[in-house]
Amino acid sequence: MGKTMTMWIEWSHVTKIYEFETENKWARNIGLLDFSASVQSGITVILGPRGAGKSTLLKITAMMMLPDDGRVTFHTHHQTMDWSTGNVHASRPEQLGELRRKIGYVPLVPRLDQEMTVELALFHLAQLYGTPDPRKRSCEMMIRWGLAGYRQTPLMKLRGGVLKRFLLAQSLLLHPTFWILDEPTRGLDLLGKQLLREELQRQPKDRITIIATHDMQLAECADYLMLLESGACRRLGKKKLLTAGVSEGTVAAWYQAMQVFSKEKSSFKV
Ligand SMILES: Nc1ncnc2c1ncn2[C@@H]1O[C@H](COP(=O)(O)OP(=O)(O)OP(=O)(O)O)[C@@H](O)[C@H]1O
Repeated sequence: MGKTMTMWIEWSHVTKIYEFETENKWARNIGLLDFSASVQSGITVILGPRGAGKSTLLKITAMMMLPDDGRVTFHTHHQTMDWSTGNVHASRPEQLGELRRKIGYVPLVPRLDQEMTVELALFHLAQLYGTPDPRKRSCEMMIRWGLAGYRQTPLMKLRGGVLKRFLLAQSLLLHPTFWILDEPTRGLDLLGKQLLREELQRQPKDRITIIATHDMQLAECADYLMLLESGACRRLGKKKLLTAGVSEGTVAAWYQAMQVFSKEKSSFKV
């Protein structure tokens, strides 16, 4: 992508290999393999088959996981900050804390295990990250995401659409510069889908939003599309340009065309 942009995230040679024991042997799965790409302000939707590495990429970008190799660089108007194994050792902890506060993350989790209530959890998070007037902000988010009726519910009791709305609310508490969403519509109810759509439509001009999804309706909100396969970036570009090349002009049609192309490529023998 061009260098005229003022805010962007750049992944350089990011690699993550999962090693695990199975039947008394060590096995390895590729999470990401030498992944390099960059995205700028706007909404980037990441598509790819199951196991392509979407969640791994999002976890690393949300600073929930360190890459084995490579780095993620966050460029804002004023600063450039790196997330890499080397940087964890080299940085002052407050620098990484400052970067963490700029990131809102919606993980793909079936449930939470905390006993804290919805109201207290949102207030605590707002306070912990130094939000001005944490009481007001946490109440605003509770009302905005239709959680007022669940204010006294412990997080561990939240399920389905309500859990997802809580995760969305907490991810937006700090007005994130980088908003990272893993399958946000999976399990989300109608109210949540409507609120998510509204949030995406009025997102601040500078915000970098990255969404991994299999939901082709949601994918239509993209400014940019990324296709991830086997831990690497296969395609990245403006949605308008990529979908203009397929007859229906939709993301679903483009994705299908890319999959057919992939299958043909892998069956082609030299
Ligand atoms: N904790 C783990 N231990 C071992 N392997 C893992 C672990 N987490 C992910 N993997 C493997 O890493 C690869 C990438 O997984 P990842 O969850 O990032 O893919 P994904 O594109 O998000 O898949 P999906 O669309 O199914 O959510 C897969 O082969 C997966 O099985």
